Amino acid sequence: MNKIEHIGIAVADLKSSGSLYEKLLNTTIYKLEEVHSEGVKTAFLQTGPNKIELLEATSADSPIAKFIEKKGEGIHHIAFEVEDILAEMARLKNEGFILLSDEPKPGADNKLVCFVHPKSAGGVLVELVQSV
Ligand SMILES: CC[C@H](C(=O)O)C(=O)SCCNC(=O)CCNC(=O)[C@H](O)C(C)(C)COP(=O)(O)OP(=O)(O)OC[C@H]1O[C@@H](n2cnc3c(N)ncnc32)[C@H](O)[C@@H]1OP(=O)(O)O
Ligand SMILES: [Co+2]
Repeated sequence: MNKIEHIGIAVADLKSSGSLYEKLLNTTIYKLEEVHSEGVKTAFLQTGPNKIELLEATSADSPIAKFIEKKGEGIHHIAFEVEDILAEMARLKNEGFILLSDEPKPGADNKLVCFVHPKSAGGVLVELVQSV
């Protein structure tokens, strides 16, 4: 795990939350992207070396919709940058962590991603991110 690649924040409305975070961080959204496979549309903001990913659900069965229904808006996951996602997945599996997919899957912002179940990561949804 090299560094925190982004913090994922679940929001009910990308447009209004996007404006809020632009004001808060004194920066502008640099990318809007829908990830159909995840049932999300995302907005990315960069502040210094840090990346914020705002996520709005695009369907009722989206993980984001379920999260907001249960916990309201807020921090959803922490994404860590990895050099070799397959090696990192094998290492974590070997260490007893629960991975939410057997293979990496396409993420937003030109990444390959995989998630670790929060139940095995101290209550935090962790995302592994490798640049494509
Ligand atoms: C890939 C595009 C983009 C990118 O960066 O490139 C993204 O980041 S997409 C982000 C959205 N996609 C995902 O989150 C995929 C991984 N998530 C999942 O597979 C599910 O959300 C899962 C398995 C974490 C939970 O789904 P489930 O159907 O089991 O929902 P429950 O509400 O029943 O949750 C079970 C249990 O886990 C707790 N939980 C759920 N979400 C989170 C979370 N984000 N952080 C911490 N804990 C979470 C939930 O509270 C339940 O615990 P319990 O004690 O039973 O209440
Ligand atoms: Co993410």
